[in-house]
Amino acid sequence: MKQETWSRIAAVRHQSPLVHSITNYVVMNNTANALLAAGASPIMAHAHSEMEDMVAIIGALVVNIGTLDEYWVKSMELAIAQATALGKPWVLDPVGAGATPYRNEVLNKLITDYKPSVIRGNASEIMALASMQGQTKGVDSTNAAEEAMEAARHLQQATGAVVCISGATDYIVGNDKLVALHNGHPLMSRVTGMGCTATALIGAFCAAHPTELFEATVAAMALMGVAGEIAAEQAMGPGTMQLHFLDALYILQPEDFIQRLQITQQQDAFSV
Ligand SMILES: Nc1ncnc2c1ncn2[C@@H]1O[C@H](COP(=O)(O)OP(=O)(O)O)[C@@H](O)[C@H]1O
Ligand SMILES: Cc1ncsc1CCOP(=O)(O)O
Ligand SMILES: [Mg+2]
Repeated sequence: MKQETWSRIAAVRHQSPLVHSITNYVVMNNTANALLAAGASPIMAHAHSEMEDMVAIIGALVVNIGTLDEYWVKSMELAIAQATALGKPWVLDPVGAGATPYRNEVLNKLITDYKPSVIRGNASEIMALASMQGQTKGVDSTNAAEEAMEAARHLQQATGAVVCISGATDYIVGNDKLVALHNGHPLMSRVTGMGCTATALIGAFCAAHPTELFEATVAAMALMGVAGEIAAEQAMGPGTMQLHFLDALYILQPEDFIQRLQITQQQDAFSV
């Protein structure tokens, strides 16, 4: 399992897949640099006139609603429609789900009209998305991790997407599959765009493994966690954390990765 996960990281380095992100202003630079450091190739574009042509040449599409507006939402729909028509994976980052009615309306439409291949969000975003898809049970519980797990299960079933809840432990939920990753460091949440970076890397891994989206998502999140942990050992605070994180993505070797990776899996997501 650990060796197989490393082989997916090596495949991204080897293939250097082109990842198209329609993402927010805050994280464009972080995520483009992280994709490059992991061996992938980033492109960011949102002009309506080039969406179809752009999606025709990419390996995967990442849609991040962080700083959405009406023009960009149309860009997202054009790009997603083309990705769907061409059978290319697209990954959704529902930044701020639940924060405003507009955000919720857009997310609900994207999820309902165009099924994402993978959804990655933090616990509260996954819970907000699940409630939009008809889940009403459990959303007010004080146990965030458990609640988000129920929500992720619901969301996975409602959409067919692989669902990743990120946090101190990352959970990846597929159809009857569940993996938990226990790497990472609290300092990661002190750097903006770490979640968006995780989603961008999932895009790269899905591009390199388009028929194994669950495993691709696990590998991307495993890389995030291990690189985050290594970076935190070197960092003095959030500023140097950002720099060391990029370096860790770039220099990571299989021995260190396999030694550090903390992964647990259950075949049946419904037994947790
Ligand atoms: N307390 C923590 N301990 C370990 N890793 C963390 C912690 N908080 C966040 N991470 C990691 O940081 C990355 C971003 O996750 P998260 O903070 O949940 O996303 P977002 O920025 O979208 O809220 C993930 O790779 C996650 O594993
Ligand atoms: C602060 C902020 N505001 C709109 S998008 C964004 C970045 C969010 O990035 P992440 O969820 O990865 O921390
Ligand atoms: Mg986020």
